[in-house]
Amino acid sequence: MTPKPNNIPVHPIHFVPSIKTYVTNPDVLPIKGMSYISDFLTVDEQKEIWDTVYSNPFSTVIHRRQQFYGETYYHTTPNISSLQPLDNQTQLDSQNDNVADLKVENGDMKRCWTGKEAPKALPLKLFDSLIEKLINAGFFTKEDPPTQILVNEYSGPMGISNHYDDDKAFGDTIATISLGKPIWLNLQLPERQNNVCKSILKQTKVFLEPGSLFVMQTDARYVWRHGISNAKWIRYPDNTPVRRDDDYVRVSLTIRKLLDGRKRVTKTTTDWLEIPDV
Ligand SMILES: O=C(O)CCC(=O)C(=O)O
Ligand SMILES: [Fe+2]
Repeated sequence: MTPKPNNIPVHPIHFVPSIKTYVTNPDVLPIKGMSYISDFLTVDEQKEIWDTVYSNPFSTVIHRRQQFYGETYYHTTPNISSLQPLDNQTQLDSQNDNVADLKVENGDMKRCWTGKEAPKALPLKLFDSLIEKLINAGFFTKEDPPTQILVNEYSGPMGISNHYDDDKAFGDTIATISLGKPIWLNLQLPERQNNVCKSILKQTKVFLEPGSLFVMQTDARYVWRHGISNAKWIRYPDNTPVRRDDDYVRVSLTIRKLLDGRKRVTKTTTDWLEIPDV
């Protein structure tokens, strides 16, 4: 066991009663278009979604394991054709090809597709009741429902760099369900609205608890960047230091509508390039 470092950041942590969560900098609130519902899912609903996720294979194309339900969109920053979606029907037809790595870890069945190949789409209908709940809560409409759920599995100190969800690829509403262990989500207002600007005008962290729903629309979607740190140690709101060991697993479901403007690559290449974890 690595000794606890004495430099784990101590943020003054504030409970914000109006959104029922903890943030490190309440002065930046409210952020237009940001919604947080701490108890969106019951414990039974969380368990049901968790079991659905772990009964399906994960893609291992990037460090963080992922699943794509419904329409697909991959990490298209590097133009690698092997990472681009096949048409959805082809994927659904072949979704059980090449499934391997059947492992049991911490009691969970973990199935992965082998190799660095395009992740296959899984059926979105597995999450019909979750989508209905989001529509009933007013975040999407029946006429304009989400078309994709991306599952990200963060185990140990994995994170995701601060970023904007691509505005050509995804609709106006980005909804995130959190399961498993809680995590701090970074929210940053950079001087320039791109993924690399280092000049940060305002920032806060928001504590995402299991069963919670976090939604980004308007400013929270297009003006503020979001991400998760890869720190090995974090502090819970009561200041307890917590080590993100391999069994510290958070699973998130990012629920969005894919737009026709999303990037696609048509040229065929068998080259494999290392993909940064974004
Ligand atoms: O895991 C999360 O809560 C955030 C995931 C995310 O930002 C994304 O997939 O674009
Ligand atoms: Fe995102």
